[in-house]
Amino acid sequence: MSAITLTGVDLHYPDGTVGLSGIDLDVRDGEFVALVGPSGSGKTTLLRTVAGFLAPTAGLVCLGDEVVADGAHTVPPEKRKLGMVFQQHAIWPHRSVGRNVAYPLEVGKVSRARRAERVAEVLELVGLPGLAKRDPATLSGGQRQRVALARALVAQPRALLLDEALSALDEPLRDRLRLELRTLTRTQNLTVVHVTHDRAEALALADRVVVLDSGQIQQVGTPEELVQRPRSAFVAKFLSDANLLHGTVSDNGFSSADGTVHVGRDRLADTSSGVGTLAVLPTDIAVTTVENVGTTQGIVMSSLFGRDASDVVVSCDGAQFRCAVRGTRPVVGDRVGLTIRRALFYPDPTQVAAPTLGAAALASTSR
Ligand SMILES: Nc1ncnc2c1ncn2[C@@H]1O[C@H](COP(=O)(O)OP(=O)(O)OP(=O)(O)O)[C@@H](O)[C@H]1O
Repeated sequence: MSAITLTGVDLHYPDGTVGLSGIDLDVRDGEFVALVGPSGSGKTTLLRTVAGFLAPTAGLVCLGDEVVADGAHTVPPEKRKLGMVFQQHAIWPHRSVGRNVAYPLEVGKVSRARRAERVAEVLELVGLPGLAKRDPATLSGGQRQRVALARALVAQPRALLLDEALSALDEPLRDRLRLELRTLTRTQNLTVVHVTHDRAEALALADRVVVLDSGQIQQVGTPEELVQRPRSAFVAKFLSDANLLHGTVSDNGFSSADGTVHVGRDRLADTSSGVGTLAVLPTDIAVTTVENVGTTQGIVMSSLFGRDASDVVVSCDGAQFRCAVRGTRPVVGDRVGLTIRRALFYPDPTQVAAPTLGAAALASTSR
């Protein structure tokens, strides 16, 4: 069964700003879903709508089979049985760790003995065994965030909502907590909705990632689907830093609008044609230091070391290509050859195909 379902959800703020528009989303029981998107795309609005801090102007929000908001009525946050963790650990300084964690149980009038038992259980779960009596002021940032997580989990919520919960932590602690969080949510079969600015974090943690823009869902999919088959040039650019080129696909392949780049038909991932946008992922460009005849040549403009692949920007006839280079890293000023191994084409539905440009006049990027 779906743990969280949003159907046709719109949310307009009182000043008329559209926070969410036509959101349809199903989060399955035990699933870890990450929400990503540019600043202002609606991630927090969506999370707060699920939590009950915001009421949709239209549409339905269901938790399990309970309708918690239907545009007219909304169940308040404290009655939704959800756990929340925010970026800034909201730990009360005047309460011990144990009493911080026990708070939801106190509100729920759970007996003192059962509270103590359950607090000990969740502190163990989040890696803070035996710390119930500690003053929160004596804890590190990472430990405080674990306390916040323990408090969110203590009353056995139907789902866990994380709003940039790891963002305030420094690496490598953040990395470690990320792994622990994934293990914990998996072993406990928790349903999680996680808002993050960090694309790598979303792709690493989530079963499915939701990409938002302008209050609308652009794509929902597994990390593999989103990276290998982004549904739009926007998703390819946002998640994978794709290079975008405007132009036309004809029988000969793609030709950029300015005539400087040609990509053979055999390199295009699908058979669409017409006017539109070509997206080339940095990992789909081969950079060679030897200038092979037939490859497009360019100059390295920047070259940043990366553990798996270096992030290299090459300028070719005025177009800049971001490339992921494995192995020897070229240096700024190097003349290199570029070959596009694969490209995705997104026809613009509002445009009719322009006449085919003379391919002979174009630089060849793929032969
Ligand atoms: N209280 C409010 N009143 C009016 N507009 C708002 C309010 N809160 C958010 N918005 C607007 O709603 C849209 C979505 O905002 P939201 O905070 O959900 O985006 P976000 O993706 O979480 O952004 P960020 O990554 O910067 O946190 C934005 O245009 C924002 O300016």
